[in-house]
Amino acid sequence: MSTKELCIHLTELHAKSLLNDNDTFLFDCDGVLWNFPDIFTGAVELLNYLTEHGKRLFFVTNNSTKTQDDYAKRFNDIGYKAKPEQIICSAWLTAQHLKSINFKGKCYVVGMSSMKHELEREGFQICGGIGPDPLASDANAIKTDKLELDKDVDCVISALDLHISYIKILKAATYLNRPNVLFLATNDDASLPQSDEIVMPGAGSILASVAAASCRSPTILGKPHRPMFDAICLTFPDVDPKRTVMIGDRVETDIAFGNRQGTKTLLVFTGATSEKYLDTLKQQVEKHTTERDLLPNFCVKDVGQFLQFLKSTEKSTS
Ligand SMILES: O=C(O)[C@H](O)[C@H](O)COP(=O)(O)O
Ligand SMILES: [Mg+2]
Repeated sequence: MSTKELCIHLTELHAKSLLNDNDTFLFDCDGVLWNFPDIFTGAVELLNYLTEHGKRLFFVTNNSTKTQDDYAKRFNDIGYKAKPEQIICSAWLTAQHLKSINFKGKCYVVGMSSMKHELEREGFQICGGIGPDPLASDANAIKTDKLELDKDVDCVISALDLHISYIKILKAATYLNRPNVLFLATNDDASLPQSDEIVMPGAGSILASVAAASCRSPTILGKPHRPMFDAICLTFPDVDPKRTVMIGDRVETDIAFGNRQGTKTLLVFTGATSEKYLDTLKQQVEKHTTERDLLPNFCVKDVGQFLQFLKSTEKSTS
């Protein structure tokens, strides 16, 4: 497919064919539906519109700071009746992955309490790394046996951790110094899509510290990697990638994820990817200096404009 057939600015006609030719819509969350805590205009209405038109919706989020139930509650609070099985969040996915490999050990998790909740809900043992480390402000801790390292740790999991500290990176890297210890990461997003003034380091920033210190590379479970799609197909085996649309804001995760699974892809400009950056990427693909799977089939200003196109085609055909 030539780049001329990619990054097409969505029109009413394209919106109509996306609606008529597809049964399943996969939505990324941060940067597509909201920039926490602000919900984008038209986001909830779009979810209800697609549901009312018989479409199946799933929410595939790399965000590891909330549980499946947290997301289901949030969706219900904002006016969309989501069921937990529609929510494929990276904390829940990590627990499913450990189940799928029949993991039996103990985990040191660098992350938020949502990780502890989802892992313990499936019966996995956690030994620290959640919340502020009591030794974080003790400069002498690293020279003493205060570290209380657990000899039974078999897995280190790196997630988004707003309480990250030198001591946590030290503990994670020390555990990973044991060759048999499994190294997992929820995702490697560089940042959280936020307003221009500030840059909020994402899970990828935390992961980079742990990976550098340990000289180890993790298995990354979130987008653009396949496990999220596998998790959907496990419960809904009739989901057909050819009749599925992935809607995202970050080309390196969401769009690459959709392209690799063979879905159609729609990029919105309310999150991590600007129109200017997309144009640069397109030129790089034409010069074969970057991967084609970063380019979306379609792009649109925001989910509100996608909804507007869908509704206007309804008027023109009624
Ligand atoms: O981990 C991160 O950096 C953030 O959670 C990031 O925002 C991913 O969330 P998503 O866009 O996949 O909902
Ligand atoms: Mg996003």
